Amino acid sequence: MDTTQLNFSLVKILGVVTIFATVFVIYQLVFNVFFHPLRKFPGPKLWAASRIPWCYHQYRGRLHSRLLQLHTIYGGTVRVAPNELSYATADAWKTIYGHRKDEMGKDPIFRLHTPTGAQNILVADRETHIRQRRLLSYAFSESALREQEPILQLYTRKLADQLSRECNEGPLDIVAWLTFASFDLIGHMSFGENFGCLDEGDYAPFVRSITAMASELIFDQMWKYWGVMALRKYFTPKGLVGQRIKNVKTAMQTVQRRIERGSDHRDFLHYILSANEEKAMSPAEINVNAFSLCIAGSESTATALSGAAFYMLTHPPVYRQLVKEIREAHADEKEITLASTNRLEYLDAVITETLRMYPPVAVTLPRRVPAGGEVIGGEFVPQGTTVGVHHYSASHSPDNFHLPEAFLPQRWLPGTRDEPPFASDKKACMQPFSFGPRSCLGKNIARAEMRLLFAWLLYRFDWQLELGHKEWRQQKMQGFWQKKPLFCTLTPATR
Ligand code: HEM
Repeated sequence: MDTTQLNFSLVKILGVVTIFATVFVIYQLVFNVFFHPLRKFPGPKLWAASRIPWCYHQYRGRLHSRLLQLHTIYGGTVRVAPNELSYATADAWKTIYGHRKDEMGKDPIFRLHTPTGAQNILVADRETHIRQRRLLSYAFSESALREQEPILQLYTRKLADQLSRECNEGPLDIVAWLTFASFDLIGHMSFGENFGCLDEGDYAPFVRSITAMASELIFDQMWKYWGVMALRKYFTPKGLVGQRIKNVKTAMQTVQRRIERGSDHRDFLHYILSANEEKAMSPAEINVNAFSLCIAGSESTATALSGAAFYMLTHPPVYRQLVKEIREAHADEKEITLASTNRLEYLDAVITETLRMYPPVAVTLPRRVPAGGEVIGGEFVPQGTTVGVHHYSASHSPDNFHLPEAFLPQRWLPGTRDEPPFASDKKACMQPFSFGPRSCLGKNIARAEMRLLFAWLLYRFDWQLELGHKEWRQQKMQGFWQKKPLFCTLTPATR
C-alpha cells in the first residue's frame, strides 16, 4: 500500500468515525428531549438535551441567577439537565432531604473523596454518617455552646481590638476582617490553633486557598459529568489543581500537634476525643473530620457576616434600628454575651434576612432518587434521577416571597412575620442550613457567632460605607461566592 492509499484509508476511517459519532450525538439529543423518562418535566429544551448549558453557566459563575430565571419562568420544578430536576419548593425540601427509610443519597458526582480514603461527615455513607453525627453532635449541643463561649468571646474581642487600631488608618475592608475572625475562630475550634489572620491582618495561605478549592471542586464535578476526569489537569485553571490535597495534609499535621499537646479549651477535638472507645472515631476519621469542620464552618460564616455587613450598610434605617437595639440592651461591652445577644430580635431578623438574600451555600446539594423512584411535588420521578432544591432560587423565587429582591428584616420579626404582606411568604422554602439528617450541625454556633460579633462591633463603632460599593453583590458563584472587598469607615461610637 503506497502513502496515497494509506492516507485515503485513514481519511475513510476518520470519516466513518465522525459520521457514527455525529449520529450518536444526534440520537442522544433527540432521545433526551423526546423519549427520556423526564421528558414531561418543564424546562428549556436545550437544557433537557444536554448538560452543556448547565456547565456553561456554572463555568461563568452565573448558574445561580440563570436557575432562578428558569424557576421564575417554569415554576417550582425545572428539568435543568438530561438527568437532573431542580426544585424550589418546601415540599421538595422535605421529600428529598428529610428523614426517610431509604435515604436519598448524595449524588456520587458531587461526593468528594478524602486523600486518605477515610470518610468525613459530609460524604459518609449512611451508617458511618449516623455514627459520626451522633459523636459530633456533643460538640454542637446547647451545653457545649455555653462551654465554648470563652473562645467565641476571645476572637470577637480580638477582632474589635484590631479594628480599633486599624480604623485610625482610614477605610478598611470589612469582608477581609470578618473573614480573618471567622477563620481564626473555627481554626482554633477545629485544630486547636488559629491561622494567625487577625494577628497579621492578612489572609493565611490556607484561608486564601479556600475559594480556590471550592472552584476546583466545581470543575471536578463538571469533568465527572462528562466522564473525562483525566482531562481535568489540562483545563482546570493553574493553581487550583491539588490545592485541596495540600490543605488536608497541612490540617492533618495541625490536628496531630493538637492531640499531642492536649488543651484546656472546649474545642471540637475535646468532644471528639472524649468519646469512649466503642463510639470513638479512628485517627484517620478524626483528621478528615477536623478538616471538614473547618471548611464547613469558616467560609460559610465569613460569607454570612460579610453579607450582613453589606445589607446593613446599604439600608440606613436597618443600620439605625440595629444600633439602637444593641446599644439600648447593653450598658457596657462586658455585658455582651451569648445570652444577652440571644434576646436581640431585630439582630436575629437581620441575620435571617441576610441568609435568605445571600445564602452562603447558594448551590443545589444534589441527591439521587433511590430504587423504586419517588413522588416529589406530586410527580413521579424515576430512580437514578439527580434531584435537589436550588437554595438560591428557593429563597429568591417570587412564588415563595413577597418582594423577594428587597432586604426586609421585618418579614422575620415576631410582630410582623405573620401579618400581611409577609403572612403569605413560604418561609419553609428557605433552608440556608439545609434540612433533615444531614443538615448543618453548626447552625447554632454560626448564628451565635454572628450575633456576638455584630453586637460587639456595632456597640463599639459607628460604621459608614465608602462610596462605590453598592454593586458589591454582583458576584460570581463558584461553590462559594467570589466576594470582593467592601470598604467602610469605622469610628468610635458616639452615644
Ligand atoms: C452561616 C453559616 C453556615 C451555613 C450557611 C451552613 C450551611 C450548611 C449546609 C447547607 C450544610 C449541608 C451540606 C450538605 O448537605 O452537603 C451544612 C453541613 C454542615 N455544617 Fe454548616 N453551615 C454554616 C456554618 C457552620 C459552622 C460554623 C459549622 C461548625 C463547624 C458547620 C458545620 C457543619 C457540619 C459538620 C455539616 C455536616 C452535617 C452532616 O452532614 O451531618 N456549619 N452546613
